[in-house]
Amino acid sequence: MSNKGLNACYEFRRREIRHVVKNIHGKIGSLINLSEQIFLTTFNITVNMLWGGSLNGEESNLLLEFKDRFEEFSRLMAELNVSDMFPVLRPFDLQGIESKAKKNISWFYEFFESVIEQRRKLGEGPKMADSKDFLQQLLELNQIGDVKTSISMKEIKAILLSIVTGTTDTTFTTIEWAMTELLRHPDKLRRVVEELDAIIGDQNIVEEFHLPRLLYLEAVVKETLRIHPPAPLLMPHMPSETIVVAGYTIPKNSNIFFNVWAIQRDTQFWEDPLQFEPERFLNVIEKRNYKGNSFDFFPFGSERRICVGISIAEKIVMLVLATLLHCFEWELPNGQKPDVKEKLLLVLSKAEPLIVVPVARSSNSMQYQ
Ligand code: HEM
Repeated sequence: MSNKGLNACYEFRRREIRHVVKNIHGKIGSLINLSEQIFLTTFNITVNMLWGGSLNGEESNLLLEFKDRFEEFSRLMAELNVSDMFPVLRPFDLQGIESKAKKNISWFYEFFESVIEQRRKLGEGPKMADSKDFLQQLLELNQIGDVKTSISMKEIKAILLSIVTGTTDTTFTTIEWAMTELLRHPDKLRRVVEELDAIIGDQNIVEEFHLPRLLYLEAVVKETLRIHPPAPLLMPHMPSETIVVAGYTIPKNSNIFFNVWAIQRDTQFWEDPLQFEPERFLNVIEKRNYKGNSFDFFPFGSERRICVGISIAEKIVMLVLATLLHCFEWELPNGQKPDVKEKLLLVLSKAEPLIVVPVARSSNSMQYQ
């Protein structure tokens, strides 16, 4: 999505953020599963931008089913499959991984079919400033007679699935880890809140135009992506020719994984690498950006296959985090620190959900009602 398109759908992001603040506000003082709230928000922001819809209220059961199915699908994708080692066994699907994955994909595709059907009945759908939403653009590509540029309905569903999953899970897990690290490091949390109070104040809500001025929060997000990169091995890469790199021969068509998780924790590049220290990004902002031009920090990959969603990811992560921290203080049950146990499915996420008690920063959170 172009910058113009991204800005055009800001209203959708804003609406979802207000919705989550209202939701959490209703639970002040009680234990909540913050991970679930963050997932709900990132999912709804994504689908809002794609087709102007969201799943709230009674429909949130459907959202939770989506989350469960997606988790199962991720687990299946991450499971060791003997057919990958012995392709001759593939037709037998000995562990049933392929058939279970296909069942999940059918469920996702049926879900998208109902969204498309609804769109067909309603016409063009909500307008974002002067541009059409993403689903409308895909449907128009489907109508084109030219075989070279036209896309099939199956391709539309596959694109929707990869964007919903690629956006929701990566941004969700980044926000969850950032909140976890801040709750483990009260001094860093205090610095974020001081910055928010200085730049946003208590009479305004966080808006996207504030984000470029939140330099400490940006450093927090970078430090989170350094220690907890959502895609720790990036995507598999495959050279089209045999090449020699640093004296090692890499045969054509081999599967190559870059262990960015290990590189970003390597003492050769990082002092005290296991320490959560956002300050390290304040001094070298020019060098350590998301462009993948520094091979000690590249959570979005690099070069030709670099993530295409960097700008949108930055906006979602910063906006949600800034809002959660501007509106509420967060207490932990029995004063315990949240743990940092990881689980690797399609993304590297927190093994246990973040369970916390929201406390209103009164004047701030009222601005969002
Ligand atoms: C914090 C959030 C995100 C992280 C950490 C992340 C990370 C990555 C990584 C590591 C890759 C593979 C790069 C490589 O192997 O060299 C990738 C690819 C991709 N990402 Fe993201 N991503 C994020 C958010 C998003 C969002 C919001 C979108 C939605 C538009 C998106 C869409 C994609 C697509 C389409 C690709 C495949 C690009 C290609 O193969 O050419 N990502 N991402």
